[in-house]
Amino acid sequence: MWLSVASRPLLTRYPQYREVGSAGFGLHNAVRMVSVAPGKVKLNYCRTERQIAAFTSSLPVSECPQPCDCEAKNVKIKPQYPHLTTRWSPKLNELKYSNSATGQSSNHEQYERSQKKKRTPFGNVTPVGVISVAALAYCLKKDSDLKGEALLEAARTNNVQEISRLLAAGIDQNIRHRLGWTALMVAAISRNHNVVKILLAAGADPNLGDEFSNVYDTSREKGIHSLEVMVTREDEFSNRLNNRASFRGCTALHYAVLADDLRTVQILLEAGANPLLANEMGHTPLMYAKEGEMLKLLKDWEVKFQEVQRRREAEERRRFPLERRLREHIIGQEGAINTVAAAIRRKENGWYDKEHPLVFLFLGSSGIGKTELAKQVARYMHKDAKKGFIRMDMSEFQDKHEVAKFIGSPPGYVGHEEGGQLTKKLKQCPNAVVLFDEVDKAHPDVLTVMLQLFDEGRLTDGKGKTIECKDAIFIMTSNVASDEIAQHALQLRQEVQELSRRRIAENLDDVQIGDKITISKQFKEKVIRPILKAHFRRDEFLGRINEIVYFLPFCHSELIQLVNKELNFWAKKAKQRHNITLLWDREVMDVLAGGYNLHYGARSIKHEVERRVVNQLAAAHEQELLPHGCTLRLSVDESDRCGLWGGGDSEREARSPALRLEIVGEDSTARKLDIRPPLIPEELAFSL
Ligand SMILES: Nc1ncnc2c1ncn2[C@@H]1O[C@H](COP(=O)(O)OP(=O)(O)OP(=O)(O)O)[C@@H](O)[C@H]1O
Repeated sequence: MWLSVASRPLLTRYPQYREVGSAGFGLHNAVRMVSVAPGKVKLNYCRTERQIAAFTSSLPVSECPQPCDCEAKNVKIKPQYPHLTTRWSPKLNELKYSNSATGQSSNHEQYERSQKKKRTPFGNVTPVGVISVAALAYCLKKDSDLKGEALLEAARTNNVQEISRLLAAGIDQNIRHRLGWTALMVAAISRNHNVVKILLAAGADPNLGDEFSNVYDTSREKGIHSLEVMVTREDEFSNRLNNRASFRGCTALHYAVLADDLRTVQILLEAGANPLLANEMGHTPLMYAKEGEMLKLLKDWEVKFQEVQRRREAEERRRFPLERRLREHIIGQEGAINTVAAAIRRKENGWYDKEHPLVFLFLGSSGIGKTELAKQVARYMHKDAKKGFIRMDMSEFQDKHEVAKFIGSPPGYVGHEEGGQLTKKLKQCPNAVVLFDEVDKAHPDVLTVMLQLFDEGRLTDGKGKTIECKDAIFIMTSNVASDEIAQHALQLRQEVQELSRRRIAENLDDVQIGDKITISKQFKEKVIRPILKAHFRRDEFLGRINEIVYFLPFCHSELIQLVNKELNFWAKKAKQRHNITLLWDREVMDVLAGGYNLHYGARSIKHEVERRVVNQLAAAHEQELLPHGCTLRLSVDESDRCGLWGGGDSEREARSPALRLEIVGEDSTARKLDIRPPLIPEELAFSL
């Protein structure tokens, strides 16, 4: 006699199995013990839905090879996990006997009774059509889930026929187990190279990474008891792996190497598996290979892949130059973008001094794109890897003793074990893009450490360990001389506009002078350098900077682009969150661009949009004036200059026309929304 242990929902799905007892198992569901009807079917120990489904589909009830008597008292437990049995087996038996002793009805009988009750003519008032559609959708989804589980199980058990059958039935070859792995990964760890071949031929992606990290993290993420996660991983993936190690990001190739299966490794590599892909721990498959043929094979393929990757990247750079990528995120700042992109191109193509890292100093006022450009460079160099961008706020290193915080304290000092903020991060990614924000605030001793870093391309931490970082890119930002730069840029712009006006007046052809201006060499040498020298007090520090990059205040057309970007951001939010379409007139952008403040840069535009547009939207929403799915138009109300929705806190505000929010009907007629302004404190007191 055999029995199955299944969770409660399964009993309702497979009513042919009769429950003979139940027990708390420590897993998230109460566990049911069910037996089959006498002489009908032989069941193995089943824990999951898939196991029952797979079993019942592979072994029809009528073909039971071992007819058996199904008395509860004859039930024997056949667990796969003896260490778990001690916890639940006594309880299970206890319940089994108490059930039979008291003559309690089984769950199956209760289920049957409840079903009969539901089938009474007047009991069910839900429309039949709705139920049928929902039931059909549920069944289709369940069916595909079950097939997915069956594919994973067939990959594990080397059931080639079943794999072919399921793939022919249209099941997704890249389907994932609910805990994160794919059939190809299961086949690879199980050394089933025939299954690997079939899956690859069917289009399985060899470069997908496992989403399973380790038992405890996965348990937390998925909200499943860690014991169940552990048992499932061992049962349905492999029981030869360390439970504590992290496997997130491991590809089928990682698993084939872990299983020490040379043949599968070869098949995967030939099918396009990338040996350079690292898992979450930063390990490539090569790092798990044993000495010998496998190691040699992987090394050869790594070299091949590096060459292909290098060629592909060079081609990509040609087709889509860095300047263009940066312009997608940065508005204006043409000079800065061109200078940075040119330096990076020199580096990428080997036209640079390999002994020194690349060092930039970004100068300009606040909110003008210095940090944003540094971020975009990091994104370009390191894709989206977080550790590829290190940001150090240098205002935290203003005192002499804070050098220790920067690179770590020497032995015997407090915090020696912790290490330094910079050294710790650089160790993780020695070729990172490092941003030293507000470098002018750093203590001179910190600057001395930075000089060593820029000069030698290496840094020694408090523990005496040296980190080589010649491939890193260092970007310092500073607001020093920002007023001078802004004034100079404004003056240049005025001159350009004046020239442009004159040419229009004189009717000359080339009136398209545009807004582009260039800071002169003379200004850099005569004005900026002396200010920097006075500030940093060291020629050698300035001498180690490859490029000083100037960020200029925005011109009108750039401000319009910034406003447009901001309004688009909110329009997207309005659509996503409330299904509201937000439109605006061109004049609205001019009015909002008027909120630009030289000292706050693009941040002042963000604030202006929030104060004058988003505040109105929020108030209208609160007052329930915005029907779901409506269309709103923002326009300028020249007749109203009171600036209710702008805060009215400045002269400019009082002069600036108000922005009106209208609701657009289906016939395209617009109706102004009557939004009540928030109560000011005096009104509040009066109303109370
Ligand atoms: N040129 C620009 N193009 C697009 N967005 C910009 C630009 N400049 C600034 N921003 C936006 O304004 C915000 C602040 O910009 P950023 O952090 O780059 O300023 P910053 O120049 O580094 O100023 P600070 O010296 O105050 O740090 C960011 O959200 C950024 O996206």
